[in-house]
Amino acid sequence: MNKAEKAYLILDDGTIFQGKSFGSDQTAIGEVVFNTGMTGYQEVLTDPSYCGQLITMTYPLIGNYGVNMDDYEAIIPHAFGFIVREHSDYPSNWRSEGSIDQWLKGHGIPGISNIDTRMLTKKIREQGTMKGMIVSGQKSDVELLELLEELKVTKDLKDQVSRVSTKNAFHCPGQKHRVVLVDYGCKAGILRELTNRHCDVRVVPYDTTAEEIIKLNPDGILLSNGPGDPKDVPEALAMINGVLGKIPLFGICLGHQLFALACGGDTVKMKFGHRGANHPVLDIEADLTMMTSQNHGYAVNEQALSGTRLKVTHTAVNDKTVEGLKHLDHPAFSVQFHPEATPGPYDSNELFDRFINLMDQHKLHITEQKKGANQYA
Ligand SMILES: NC(=O)CC[C@H](N)C(=O)O
Repeated sequence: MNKAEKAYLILDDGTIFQGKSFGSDQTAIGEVVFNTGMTGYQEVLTDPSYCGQLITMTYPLIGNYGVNMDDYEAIIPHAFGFIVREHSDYPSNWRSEGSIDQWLKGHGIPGISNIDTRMLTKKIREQGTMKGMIVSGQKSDVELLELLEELKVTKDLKDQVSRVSTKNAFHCPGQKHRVVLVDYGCKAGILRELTNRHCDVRVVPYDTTAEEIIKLNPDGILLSNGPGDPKDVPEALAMINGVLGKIPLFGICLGHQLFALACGGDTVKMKFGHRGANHPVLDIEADLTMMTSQNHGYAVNEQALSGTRLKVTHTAVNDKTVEGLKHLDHPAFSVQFHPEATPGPYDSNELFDRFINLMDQHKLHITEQKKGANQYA
């Protein structure tokens, strides 16, 4: 390993890993999280929910099928850094259009390889997610200690949603249901599921108000996924309360957490979160377990739901955390996992059809609803 290729991963508990630099040689600080998916690294790196994070893949060989023009969840990668055991410089796949190294270089995102990702993952599982820094180039012990000090005093990011949300509203025309998609850091997969169902989609910035949304006269509102702590997006709560009961709502991941907060619930930070493509979830009503794609570090606190009109519809099989909610009085539901998959299994894809049905049902029964009949409980 020559000097220029050296890189370090510094954790704020004082652990220093030595590895090899790939991608950009810029320094990055972020929350170190692990993802257990065996494939899907391009979707993971471009998912805006990872903004502010340094992602460790537990699968040991990354990059072997390259990167392509189709598997983007956003135009650019939003993760702050990438940590792997080994990366492949010679991708081999008919869809490949370049190597992960070149691609990360092009986007200014640092990677570090030759890391004992098993040890790192165990550490995160035991101690919880922690702040880390990827820095490249040969460093002396004194320099490394200085960097550790710098890392320790670096404040956590709070503005991830405003960084990744669209600045201007845009329109994807369609013939059927009119949907407003509130972009907290929306994955392309969600937009694709709506347009595949011929929805007419207006994508709006995260701070769009209820009045502005109601003016667009949508049949339904989808609250997207997004990065960071849901409590950092207070703008969303007034908007959700302003449309709840008037327009059917579907929340995904951050959208689910914001829906819970707006309805009087609470969220908590998890020790190390759920990130991967094979998280089993129980659909309580159907008594059915499905495999889901997940990426979250916060969860809805089940105890805090007792005073609300929210009902838990889904739970995580592994740790029993809340994975889905529905409102008992209004046409609104949400899930913590990703029915759009990308990457991951499509077991829960029918939730988009459920949203379409909810919009149809709301249109048909709007008169009865005005009379007071409760059809959503
Ligand atoms: N994918 C998401 O929307 C993640 C939601 C939130 N940022 C969390 O980590 O829990």
